[in-house]
Amino acid sequence: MSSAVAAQPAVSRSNGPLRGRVRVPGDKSISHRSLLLGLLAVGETRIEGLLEGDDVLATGRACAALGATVERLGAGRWRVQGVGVGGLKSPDAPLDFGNAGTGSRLMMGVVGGHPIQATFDGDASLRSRPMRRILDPLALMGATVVSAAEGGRLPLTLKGPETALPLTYETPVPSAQVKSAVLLAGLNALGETVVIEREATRDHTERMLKAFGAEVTVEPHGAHGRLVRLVGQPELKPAHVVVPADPSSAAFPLVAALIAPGSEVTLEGVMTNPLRTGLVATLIEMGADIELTNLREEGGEEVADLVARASPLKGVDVPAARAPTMIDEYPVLAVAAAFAQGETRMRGLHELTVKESDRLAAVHAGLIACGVEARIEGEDLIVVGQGRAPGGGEAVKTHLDHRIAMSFLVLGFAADAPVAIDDAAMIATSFPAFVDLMRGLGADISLEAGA
Ligand SMILES: O=C(O)C1=C[C@@H](OP(=O)(O)O)[C@@H](O)[C@H](O)C1
Ligand SMILES: C=C(OP(=O)(O)O)C(=O)O
Repeated sequence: MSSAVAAQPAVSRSNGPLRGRVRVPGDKSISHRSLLLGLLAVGETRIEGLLEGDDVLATGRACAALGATVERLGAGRWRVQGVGVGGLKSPDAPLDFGNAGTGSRLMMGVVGGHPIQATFDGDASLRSRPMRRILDPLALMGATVVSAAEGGRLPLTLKGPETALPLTYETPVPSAQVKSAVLLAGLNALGETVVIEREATRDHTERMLKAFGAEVTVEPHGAHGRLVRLVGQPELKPAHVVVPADPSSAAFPLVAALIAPGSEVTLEGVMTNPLRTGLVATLIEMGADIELTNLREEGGEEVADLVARASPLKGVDVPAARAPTMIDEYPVLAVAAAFAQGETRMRGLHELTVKESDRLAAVHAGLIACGVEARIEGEDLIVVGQGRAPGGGEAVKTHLDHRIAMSFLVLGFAADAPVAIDDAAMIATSFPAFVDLMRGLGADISLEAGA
């Protein structure tokens, strides 16, 4: 298991308007997938704009342990010499995924489709997260769980079958990680693997598999769902991956600009894949002044420059069906909702309870600590916006969760009194440049001496 990183308390405070033009780092989902597909292609994959956060670096090390040569050529520029579908070896040591759900779960798909064995481990947060959602379909494809902690959790050892069976699988929860794990296992199955999802989730795996030469088709399914078919045992060809800026990271300076009076911030080249834009749609409904300019395509994804200006916001009702398109953005949406006038109800947040922390509980507790009225009703979070937030309470508990840490630092940029968080260290998992980038826009964040 990864050794615990020392906690890094931090404080943010209001410091006038935020202004400037920045590019947030590469998308985390696409970064993980570019390394994994690089491993599974035969030959040299080049990646530009890879997110060099701890989560993605752990995936890079795991790909190397399964036989790829993974090299850093410069800032965000990486080369992966892949061994091809069917060409993987069992790693010599446990794979340590740190805090990364995506890296560990997608790699379980890769291992579960190959005649190899690997042990997966991670930090206390990752050890607490459910893995049965991945292990169940992999078992149907022939994989065996050699050992696991209680409830099928990490640390666990997974053994893939001699020949993976193709599977038709309807995902029981809306999860791109489950869908992707089944498709990645299906790469080494004889025949066609089909994944059906009732609610469409981010489609980066499907798009990238096509770009690497796999035969993949996607059809609509039901009112909001999709059916994905993959033909097994392709020879994947290496690709040149250009990683667009991560909309889930852009969410933090975006909301900061909306709530800090007088701000105007431009975020360059942010991915606008419609399965990732639920937050922007919701903020616009709340009255946010967000302009999408310079719409273009980069690396097979739509991107735009987003211009966000401080705006009066109003409370809205966010339907549960929108959750898959903004699943990681609820913590920072809750912060925006605190500065709105009126109630914002975010519906159907059950999946938030199984992220790096129980985000439903952590966001609620953090808002209360900052003097914001909020309540949980069933699976809904209700924030009673007063157009301001007092701040100045006890340090917000972040529970090893990078998005809780960044969200409450953002709240502090516009609160009446400074906002303290107990630990900013996990921000390095997804957005290592966060503090510097926000300071560059004029934000006041201080890192305090550890406890
Ligand atoms: O596939 C991915 O890259 C991700 C899928 C989502 O998780 P779920 O599949 O659990 O919803 C999201 O929360 C995570 O940050 C990244
Ligand atoms: C849920 C997240 O990531 P993961 O599942 O990869 O840990 C996230 O980044 O918010």
